[in-house]
Amino acid sequence: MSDYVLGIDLGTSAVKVSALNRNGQIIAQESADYDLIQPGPGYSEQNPEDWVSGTTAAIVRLIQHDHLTLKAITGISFSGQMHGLVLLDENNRVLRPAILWNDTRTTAQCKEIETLLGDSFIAITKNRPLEGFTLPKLLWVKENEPDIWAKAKTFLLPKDYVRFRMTGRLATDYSDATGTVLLDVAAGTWSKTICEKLHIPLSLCPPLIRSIDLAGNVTPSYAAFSGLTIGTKVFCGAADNAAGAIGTGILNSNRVLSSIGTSGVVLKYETNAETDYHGVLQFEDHAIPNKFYSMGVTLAAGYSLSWFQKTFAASESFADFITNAERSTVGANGLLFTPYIVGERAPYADASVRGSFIGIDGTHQRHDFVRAVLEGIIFSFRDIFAIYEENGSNFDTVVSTGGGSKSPLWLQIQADIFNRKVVSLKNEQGPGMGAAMIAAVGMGWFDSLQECTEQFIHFGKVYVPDSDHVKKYQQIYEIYRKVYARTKDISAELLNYRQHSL
Ligand SMILES: Nc1ncnc2c1ncn2[C@@H]1O[C@H](COP(=O)(O)OP(=O)(O)O)[C@@H](O)[C@H]1O
Ligand SMILES: O=C(CO)[C@@H](O)[C@H](O)COP(=O)(O)O
Repeated sequence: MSDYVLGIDLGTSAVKVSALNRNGQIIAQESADYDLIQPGPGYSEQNPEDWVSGTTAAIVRLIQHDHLTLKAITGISFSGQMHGLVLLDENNRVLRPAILWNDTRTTAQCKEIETLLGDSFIAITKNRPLEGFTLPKLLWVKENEPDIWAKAKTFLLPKDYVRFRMTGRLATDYSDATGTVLLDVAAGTWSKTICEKLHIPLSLCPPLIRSIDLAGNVTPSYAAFSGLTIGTKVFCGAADNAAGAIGTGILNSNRVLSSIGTSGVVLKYETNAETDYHGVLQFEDHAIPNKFYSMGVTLAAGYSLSWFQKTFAASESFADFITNAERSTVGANGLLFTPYIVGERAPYADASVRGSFIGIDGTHQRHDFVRAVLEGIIFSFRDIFAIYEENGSNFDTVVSTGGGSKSPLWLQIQADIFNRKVVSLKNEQGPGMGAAMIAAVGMGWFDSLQECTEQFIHFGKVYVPDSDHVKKYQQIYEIYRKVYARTKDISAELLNYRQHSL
């Protein structure tokens, strides 16, 4: 009997569970969707119970539909959407819906942190306090929901809650811990200085373990709930972007990762802990001990496209809807889109900016709008490339992952806008693959994640830049770059109107 590991990718739109054998072949995959709760502009929450039931439903389907043998599922690990705040009481019960990475309600708390800690904050955490991160969310609950705050005993990140429900053990790993901006990165411990200055009990922070460490076995109660056996080992796992970097083989500096999930990410492997992007890019602990990565995040990448499809083409399949864009031209017949529809994180840390279509003409058709959305998202990634270039980095290959990499048209647009070759994976599930690789190394199938890469990662088609398209996109990108500065005040005024006058 061959044995399998499960890689659980707890995304924002869905949880995807992949079963892999020792050769790195994907034997079966199942997923379950869940909703975002958006009670107002800037708010984004999810119910942690939905993550647990979605994950369990996908596992049950692997057992019942895909006929995986129970005893053959030997190890499990996770890739989890980052930064989300899950607050637990003294009985480890969830106190309120999780506040997610794309929730931007915490501008006042970020200012407070900057005022109290100044430059020392970046020195400790390697990041600026931005709305999406966990620490400002803790402060928001403390200031706005004192009754809930009084009951809070522990916080967890999203994947940690699902793992807690499987194993009964509270913990997080270093890659998710840096994303809280409460970790003293150099010391590898929760920062006493930050906790003391902000009056956050250090005891709220969960125990830290490494991504490949064993968190525990499946408990008898979760075994009864899911059908798994108590022999299955559960390993800690990593932040989705760390897991995505592992699952796409970003283990040196001449490749970058381009991920189009709900968010968009351009990510680079960093070997030097002293690298400093002054908080414009995020700097995070990797799932590989003592290694790091930097990244720039577009808050609404795949989300911009999904929003457009749901709003204007709900009856069409996603694949048909995207194929429509082929009827437009490079540059969408002169129509530009900026994807700031929930605010932005990089390169513009601005919770009040909103998206725009610029240059709408009476001749434009729906396919031009779809193409403009696809292109605008990639222009926002191009902004991150510009920061890396300004810092002296160069790369010849971009590895593309996430739901957006299912579209050949979008992969070609990436190659043409980045002016670099773009490589797809045989399976678009980079973070899920990374999670499975963590479980495989945890199980001792390989000595290191690097060694596992050789066996598990299989690249697919390579998309090469078309020189004519590259020239056109360079021209349009120069126009795109001007849109933020010229629209930010107008969109902030409109947001203010929505928040206070409607
Ligand atoms: N067939 C497709 N072609 C291109 N993009 C797609 C397709 N299906 C879904 N997407 C995009 O993928 C995004 C979801 O990607 P995924 O990596 O699953 O996200 P998450 O990890 O945040 O749940 C959607 O927002 C959508 O824009
Ligand atoms: O906020 C970030 C990274 O800092 C996001 O990348 C989240 O980690 C969510 O990822 P997806 O659901 O889009 O994969």
